[in-house]
Amino acid sequence: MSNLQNPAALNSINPLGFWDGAVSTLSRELSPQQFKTWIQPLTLVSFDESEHLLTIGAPNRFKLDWIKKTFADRFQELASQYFGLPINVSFVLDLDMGAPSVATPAALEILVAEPQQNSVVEAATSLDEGAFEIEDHSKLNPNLTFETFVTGKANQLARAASIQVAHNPGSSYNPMFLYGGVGLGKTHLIHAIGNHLLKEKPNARIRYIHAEQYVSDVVRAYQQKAFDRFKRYYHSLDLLLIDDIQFFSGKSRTQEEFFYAFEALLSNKAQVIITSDTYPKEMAGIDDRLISRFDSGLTVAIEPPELEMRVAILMKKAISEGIPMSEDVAFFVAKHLRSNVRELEGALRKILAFVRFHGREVTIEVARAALKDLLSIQNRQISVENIQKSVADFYSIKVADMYSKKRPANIARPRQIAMFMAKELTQKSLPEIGELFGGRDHTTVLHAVRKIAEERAHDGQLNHEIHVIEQTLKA
Ligand SMILES: Nc1ncnc2c1ncn2[C@@H]1O[C@H](COP(=O)(O)OP(=O)(O)OP(=O)(O)O)[C@@H](O)[C@H]1O
Repeated sequence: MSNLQNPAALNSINPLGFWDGAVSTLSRELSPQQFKTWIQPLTLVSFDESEHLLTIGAPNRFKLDWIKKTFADRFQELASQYFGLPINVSFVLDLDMGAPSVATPAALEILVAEPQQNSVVEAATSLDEGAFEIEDHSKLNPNLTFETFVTGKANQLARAASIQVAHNPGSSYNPMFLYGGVGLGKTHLIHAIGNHLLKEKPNARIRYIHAEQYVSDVVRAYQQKAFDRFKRYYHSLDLLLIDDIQFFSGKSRTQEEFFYAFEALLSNKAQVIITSDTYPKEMAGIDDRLISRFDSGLTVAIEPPELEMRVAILMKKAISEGIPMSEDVAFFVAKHLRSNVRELEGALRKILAFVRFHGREVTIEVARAALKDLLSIQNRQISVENIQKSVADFYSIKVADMYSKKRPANIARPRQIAMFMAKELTQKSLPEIGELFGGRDHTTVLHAVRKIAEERAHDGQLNHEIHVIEQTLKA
């Protein structure tokens, strides 16, 4: 439809249309985990029609490097296809979101000035050991601090533990294992710890690394027979922050290397902080001895944000973008988007892009229009039947048990959870839900909804399970 043959026609194209199309194409091409990790956090920063240049923003340096390396060609292809002309795609660090006043230009300068060092081993082979000095290569994003982290019930424990570790690295909780669903602030918190320590001790040797990057470093070290350097570097850190360790699943050589690094660091009283999408014992494809190490310090969950916190996050981030959002608009968005902070940020970006492109004020109508696709996807996907199926899968029971009269606890409880989720996530009334659960009375549904809501408020494990099920519903 937009196969344009001349540059003038480019003007008639809305780059947001390209962006939505590209994102949805990639969501089909990649696994849900890859999509969430790499593509969802990206933003369309600008489109320069005269230069045929599309600029895409990544939220941190690691993601920026990885996207450039892995997805640049694909974006170029999609853009050229969409616009019908060769389009150049460039990638920048998008430091605007979430942390306005902190050194955006400086950070961009560092980015431009810094040679491309996609991995430690690459750096080790091309530069002398001095190149691993902490300030340049900690890979910390200076914007992710405790100050820019909005606190609420869902993350207060995780935040308190992180502050404690930031003040006493290596001595209080070691390792610290932070787990929770995607986009809930794990990466943010561990950067905050690193940034705090860096401020207190500018010479501390700190390194943030995404697990996927660590895996490719191991591969490279293996290929280049550079394990000595690799070990010397990792074993001598003061603080190692390793993100999304579930990516180690099934990678036994990486796990072995990490095991040695872990042991060396702990015996040096260096702090290790790990994040994952699930708690240690639930991790698949990870060696038992690593799992028991992960669980030997402090394991703390980060929960999905509650409504008020989602509102606070939206309002804070909107102000930092220079386009304040009223409380009623923030409530409207927060009520519809419940799963995680990254999703909220994505929604906010869409609203702000819409407002800028169309020169409108931020109103509920504008938010509804800007989020049209997002909202319809949510509404389409979440039906009581989907909930029953996802809950049954999660607890390994039969879908038929959702409507059966059986009452053993291993069936009754998932059924109550499914009823609770049906009330939370759909527009159905209590009698309608009762009907869909094998003709149960509405008071039975009400009882289940109240019971699970109450338990969820103080049972972190249950809250986590519900969140995981919600994620599968939206995947
Ligand atoms: N409480 C919060 N206050 C402010 N910003 C937040 C908060 N929680 C998350 N964010 C922001 O939401 C985005 C997603 O958070 P983050 O990358 O830390 O998620 P994550 O839990 O590491 O997810 P993943 O498992 O996908 O890596 C980031 O831009 C982060 O700054």
